[in-house]
Amino acid sequence: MFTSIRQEEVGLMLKQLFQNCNGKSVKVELKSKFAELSFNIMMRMIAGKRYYGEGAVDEEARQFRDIMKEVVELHGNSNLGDYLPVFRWVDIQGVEKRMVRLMKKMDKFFQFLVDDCRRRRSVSTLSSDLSSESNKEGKKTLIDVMLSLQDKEPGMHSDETIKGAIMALLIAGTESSTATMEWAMSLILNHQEVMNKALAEIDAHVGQDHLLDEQDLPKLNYLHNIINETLRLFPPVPLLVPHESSDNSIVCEFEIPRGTMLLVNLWTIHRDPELWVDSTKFMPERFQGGEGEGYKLIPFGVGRRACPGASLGRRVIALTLGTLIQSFEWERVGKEEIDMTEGSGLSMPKAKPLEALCKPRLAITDLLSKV
Ligand code: HEM
Repeated sequence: MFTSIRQEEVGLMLKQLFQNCNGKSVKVELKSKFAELSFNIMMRMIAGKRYYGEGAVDEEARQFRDIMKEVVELHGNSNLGDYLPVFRWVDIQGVEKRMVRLMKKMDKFFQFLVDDCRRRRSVSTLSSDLSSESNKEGKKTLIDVMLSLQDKEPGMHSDETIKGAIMALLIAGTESSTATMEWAMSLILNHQEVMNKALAEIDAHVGQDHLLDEQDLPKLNYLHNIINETLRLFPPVPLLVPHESSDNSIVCEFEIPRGTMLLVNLWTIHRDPELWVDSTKFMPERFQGGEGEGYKLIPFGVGRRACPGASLGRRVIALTLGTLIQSFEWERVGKEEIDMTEGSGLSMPKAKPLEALCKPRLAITDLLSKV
């Protein structure tokens, strides 16, 4: 249902890059491009709104951007009290106070989005234009759908639930995809042979007469292998989220009492030399031979609480990377390799935001100029 939104947003990012280049090779900072893309896609699906880039200049957009900037900053902070309970009662870093303040701002903003959608729906019902129970995108958004459910079962789908869903999607679904795209581009810039192979696959299966779209994705196995290999080496949720044992159990001879907080160190599993050949080497080809089978590669978790956004995330990442590789020639800014140091933060971001040189591919210039 939202394919056109994703493609439009990727198209707008290409257009901006193409215009910046003006036919030449120019330096771009990619982390913020990926972050803006992820937020725009998510907010258009949630509320039919776009808060970054061209046209997003009003007070509402500014407020959203300020709130999200603070969310990302706070995510990057560890709270001492989570690890050393002695600090819990003093909130020595003031993290909890900032979180409470931020939560209030976020709640007010999300309530505005819900009320705005509610008002639009009542106007469209009054004008008995039932088909326009959608926003100006002409599509029902997540909030539209949840408000329809609220009409049927108000107790089950309160405003609180809707705001919770908005927050979960924004927090779980943007940073993770942004980080994966940044790591993937960094890895292929350090491995030009991988970039060339991916480009050859795209030229062979997509061609040069249209920009890659979501329907092309199932044909691009090597591109998916690059994404799997990136998620193996740089999983954006390296410890999953904390789980709790619902009963006493024994795992690998360890007795785990009921109610224990359990963290799965998938970063270590993904780099375990007993499980992977040349475990720290970036080698997308390993997935051609089925090396990733079983429960060795679990970047989205497994079981009932595994990531419900896995296929959406994979789709956005593949569409973005594939189109960038198809449309531009990419190079490192200097001779030295891209620094792959991991920064701190919940989604294991790159310590230094990625910069690269980008130049429109001659064969695709015509297509790009029409975006
Ligand atoms: C590369 C992209 C992504 C990665 C690597 C990722 C990874 C994860 C992981 C590891 C978990 C925790 C699973 C567990 O503890 O067992 C999770 C949970 C979750 N993810 Fe994702 N995710 C990604 C994208 C997304 C997207 C795009 C969305 C939303 C549209 C999303 C929504 C969620 C939600 C709502 C949860 C909580 C599920 C629950 O607790 O039941 N994720 N994700």
